[in-house]
Amino acid sequence: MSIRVAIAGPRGKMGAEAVHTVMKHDKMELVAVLDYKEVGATLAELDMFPASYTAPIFTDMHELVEVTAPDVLVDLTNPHAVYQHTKESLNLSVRPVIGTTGFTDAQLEELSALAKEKELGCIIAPNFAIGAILMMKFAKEAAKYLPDVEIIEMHHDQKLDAPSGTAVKTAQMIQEVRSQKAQGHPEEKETLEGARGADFDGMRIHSVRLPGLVAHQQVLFGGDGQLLTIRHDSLNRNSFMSGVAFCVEEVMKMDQLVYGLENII
Ligand SMILES: NC(=O)c1ccc[n+]([C@@H]2O[C@H](COP(=O)([O-])OP(=O)(O)OC[C@H]3O[C@@H](n4cnc5c(N)ncnc54)[C@H](O)[C@@H]3O)[C@@H](O)[C@H]2O)c1
Ligand SMILES: O=C(O)C1=N[C@H](C(=O)O)CCC1
Repeated sequence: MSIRVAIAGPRGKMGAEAVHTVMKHDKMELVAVLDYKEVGATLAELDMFPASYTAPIFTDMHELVEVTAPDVLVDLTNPHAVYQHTKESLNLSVRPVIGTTGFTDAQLEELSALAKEKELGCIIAPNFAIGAILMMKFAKEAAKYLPDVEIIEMHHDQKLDAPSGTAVKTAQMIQEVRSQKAQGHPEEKETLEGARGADFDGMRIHSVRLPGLVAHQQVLFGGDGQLLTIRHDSLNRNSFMSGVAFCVEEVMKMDQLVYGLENII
């Protein structure tokens, strides 16, 4: 039986790719999409999709669920909308697969408790690309031996959140194994605010935003007379799509929230 999928943010860069991915998948059916404004009755009315894409467009999640009964909601919207979408989806017994970044720790905790209470699978994946997951796992391993680390994440200039969800997740994974330390000179002073980047438990995170970039990250480790750089580049958004499809299938087998694909691959 096919998995009934709804996608929030279908006109976005990621959402549009996800629409094509689900439409091409032989075990999935795109039953609806969620937009935030009236843009037509079905995807076929939008210039960007072919006439065969007949999934209806809703602006209200309750109505979407009532009319089309999806199993999974894939959210690729923005940091302002995603928390509410995830909560509503769980409350309506639809399993969320969330690619949107920008959650606070408190929001993640609350959603985790809600998923547990509802006994529903929920995946929050700051990065769907397998190479990025490996980069984070390798960085966690390296940090056991080289605790001086700085993260440089580089994204396109339309990105709303900084640092990226991937950079935060990388820092959290490193934090699990790294003995706490403040890096750099104890008396260092910024003569221009922000010059040393964001401070995550003593680690520094630097965010670059430029047109032409997609999603890139370097994790730099310094040691005596040596430097280790672990780097990942997403060159297009297709790099994320096998991860999206994997999550839609996996979330159907789960009964709790998982934050990060490294926990299920
Ligand atoms: N997890 C990953 O691997 C991964 C990869 C790329 C991007 N992202 C994240 O996915 C999100 C989307 O990225 P993008 O580059 O596609 O952005 P985008 O700006 O191109 O698309 C976002 C879309 O969401 C729509 N939207 C905004 N508010 C909405 C709402 N309330 N309801 C429904 N739709 C709404 C917008 O109209 C837009 O079409 C971002 O948070 C980004 O960080 C995650
Ligand atoms: O394009 C974006 O925005 C991306 N966001 C994610 C993040 O914040 O880590 C993943 C990579 C692309």
